[in-house]
Amino acid sequence: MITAKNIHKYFETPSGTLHALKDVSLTVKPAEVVVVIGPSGSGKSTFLRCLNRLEYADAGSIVIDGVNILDPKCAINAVRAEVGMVFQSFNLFPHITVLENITMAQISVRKTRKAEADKISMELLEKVGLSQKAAAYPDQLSGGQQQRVAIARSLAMSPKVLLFDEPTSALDPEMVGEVLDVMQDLAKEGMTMVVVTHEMGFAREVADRVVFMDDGQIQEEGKPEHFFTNPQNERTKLFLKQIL
Ligand SMILES: Nc1ncnc2c1ncn2[C@@H]1O[C@H](COP(=O)(O)OP(=O)(O)OP(=O)(O)O)[C@@H](O)[C@H]1O
Repeated sequence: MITAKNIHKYFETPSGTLHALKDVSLTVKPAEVVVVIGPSGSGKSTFLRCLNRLEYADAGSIVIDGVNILDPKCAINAVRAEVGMVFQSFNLFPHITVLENITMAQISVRKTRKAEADKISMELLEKVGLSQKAAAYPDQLSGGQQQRVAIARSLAMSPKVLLFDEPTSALDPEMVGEVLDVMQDLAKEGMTMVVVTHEMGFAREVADRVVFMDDGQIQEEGKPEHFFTNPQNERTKLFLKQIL
C-alpha cells in the first residue's frame, strides 16, 4: 500500500542546511496501523507530510497504491484524495457549517451532486457520533467534536490511507478519548493508517507496528508487544524511560 524507500529531506535554515530525514524507508501494508513515535524534532511530521506531498522528498521513492507520488506528472489533487490527513489543529472553515465543511471537497473536487454529498456527509457525521451537529458552526463545537468532524471530512474523499499528525495534542485531556475511539473504530474497519502521536496507550492497543524515529532516522520498529517490553536500541530505551 505505502512503500517509502530511502527518503531524504533537507531544509534550508538561517544556520545552514538541515538534514531532516536521513534515508527513511517504511512499508505499510493494507489495513495496517503504524504509529510513529519519537522526540520533538526527530522528523516524524516531516516524514508524514512527505507521504501526501505536503513536503516534497528530496530523494528516494514513495509509491502509494501503485502510484509513484514523487513523479512530477502525478497530480497533487489525486495524491491528496488518496491520502487523507488529519492535523493537530482541526483546520475547519469557520464561516460554513459542519455539514458544508464535509461536503465542500466532494462537491468542488469530486463534482459530486449536492444531494448525494449531503447524504454521504450525514452518514459520516453519524459514524463519528455528530449527526446532531450538522447545522452547527465549528466554533459551536468542542475541540474533540471539531477533530471528529475533521476526520469525517477526510473520510468523505474515500482515502485509501489516512495520516494523523498528533491528532489529540491540541485537545483538553477529557476530549482525547473520544477522538482516539473514532480512530480505533477506523482501524477495526480496516483503514490503513499512519499515526504520529504521543498517546502510548493508543500505540500499545491499536498499532500493528510502532516505529521509533530519532535524529531523522527510523531507529527501531516492531510490534507493540515487543517494542514496549523489549526495545533493542539504546535510544529507544532512553526515550521510553523518559516518557513511560
Ligand atoms: N519548513 C521547515 N523549515 C526548516 N526546518 C524545518 C521545517 N520543518 C521542519 N523543520 C525541522 O526539521 C526537523 C524535524 O521536524 P519535524 O517537525 O518533522 O519533527 P517532529 O518529530 O515532528 O517534532 P514534533 O514532535 O515537535 O512535532 C526539526 O529540526 C525542525 O525544526
